[in-house]
Amino acid sequence: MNTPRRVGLLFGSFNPIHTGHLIVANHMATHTDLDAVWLVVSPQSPFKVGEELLPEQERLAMVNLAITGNHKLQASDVEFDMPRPSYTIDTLDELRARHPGTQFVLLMGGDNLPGLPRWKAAERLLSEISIYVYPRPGEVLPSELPNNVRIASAPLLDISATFVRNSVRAGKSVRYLVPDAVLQRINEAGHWRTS
Ligand SMILES: Nc1ncnc2c1ncn2[C@@H]1O[C@H](COP(=O)(O)OP(=O)(O)OP(=O)(O)O)[C@@H](O)[C@H]1O
Ligand SMILES: O=C(O)c1ccc[n+]([C@@H]2O[C@H](COP(=O)([O-])O)[C@@H](O)[C@H]2O)c1
Repeated sequence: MNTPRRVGLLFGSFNPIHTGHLIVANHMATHTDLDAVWLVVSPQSPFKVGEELLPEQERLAMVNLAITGNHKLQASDVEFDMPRPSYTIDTLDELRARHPGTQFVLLMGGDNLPGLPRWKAAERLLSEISIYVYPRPGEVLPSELPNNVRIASAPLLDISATFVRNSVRAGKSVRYLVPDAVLQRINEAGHWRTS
């Protein structure tokens, strides 16, 4: 019998995708037991309701530009046709139904871990899926963790989509904080430009 494929799911708003996301996704795809990583674009994170977001199709387009050429990374729009806000447990159920031969692992940055008990059906989520966490600057991770939660040992990346958006608004360069193709798209579309 074939070993089931193991796929890591990095859920996010990706508003926009940045180099931090790419390093996290690539690290998980190459330094762990995962075969691939899917970047799942959430139309609406439950904890970011009311925050300014580019249309999800545009965020997805930028994810696809960013991952071009990396065969281990793939973008997913599975949440686009699902109710909002985007609850991870519901998406996981949907993905499991669509891909019965695949084992999914939840990926996240360390900033998401403290809020996890407040996620929808958090207990079921924690009991059903392994979680690989990429540490993030400014987050002190709990010393006691459930045994299905693993912390990656990897370089800290002080990059956020908030910093990218604010820099563009302020007329500052975001070169290297986002891949060149994403930079070009931001410039051509005039995203976050105020004048
Ligand atoms: N620099 C980073 N280091 C580790 N994890 C990260 C980093 N940036 C994003 N992530 C993780 O990627 C996932 C998606 O993040 P998200 O799209 O919300 O980006 P963000 O940079 O945190 O956005 P924003 O600044 O708009 O809040 C989350 O699990 C988040 O923790
Ligand atoms: O399922 C939940 O209750 C839940 C609560 C908060 C966040 N999430 C998901 O986690 C991802 C990252 O969230 P955020 O708020 O850091 O952008 C995003 O895809 C959200 O849909 C999911």
